Amino acid sequence: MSKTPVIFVMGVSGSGKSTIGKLLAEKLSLNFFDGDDYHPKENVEKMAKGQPLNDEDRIGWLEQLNLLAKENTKTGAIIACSALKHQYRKLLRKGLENELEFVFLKGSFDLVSERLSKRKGHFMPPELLKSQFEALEIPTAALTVSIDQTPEEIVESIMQQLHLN
Ligand SMILES: Nc1ncnc2c1ncn2[C@@H]1O[C@H](COP(=O)(O)OP(=O)(O)OP(=O)(O)O)[C@@H](O)[C@H]1O
Ligand SMILES: O=C(O)[C@H](O)[C@@H](O)[C@H](O)[C@H](O)CO
Repeated sequence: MSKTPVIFVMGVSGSGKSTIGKLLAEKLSLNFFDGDDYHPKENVEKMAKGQPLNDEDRIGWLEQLNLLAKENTKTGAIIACSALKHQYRKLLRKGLENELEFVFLKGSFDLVSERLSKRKGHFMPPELLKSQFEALEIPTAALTVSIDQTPEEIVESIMQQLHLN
């Protein structure tokens, strides 16, 4: 890879996008952006009420994250975003064909569920996890990393596989 790319860290709620994204950004001295901070208020309220987002709810949000990625191609950046479906990743990639990497945090329902049950102070209710797995279309073009490891091991594996260390 010729330069540091914009990396989308993707996966279901609770798969570790924020944890891994922040640590990866720290190691690479890049800015970290949490996609959750870009959801419109209506989306956050909907999820907090226990209702899953639909395609329509997510489109504007994904377009914003595509713009954010475009603004950061010169320096590189890490962006956490669920990016659950193929069509969402296509939208995130629009106009950025060779400048993006997707890293998929892969884990079982049981493992993510256990981690979410212990997480405090987050708007996303653990009951929505089933709908997250239902929406998830496993990416074929993403670097896939098992979350059944420590955050340090996961970040090390990502950096090695993307030749960033
Ligand atoms: N590799 C790991 N090992 C152990 N615990 C982890 C690991 N990764 C994340 N966690 C813990 O699991 C919980 C979920 O992680 P995190 O909040 O980073 O997920 P997320 O994908 O960003 O979730 P959301 O999309 O809902 O914001 C947190 O409590 C976090 O501390
Ligand atoms: O596409 C989605 O349904 C959302 O992005 C969710 O994944 C949440 O924002 C996030 O995971 C919050 O916990």
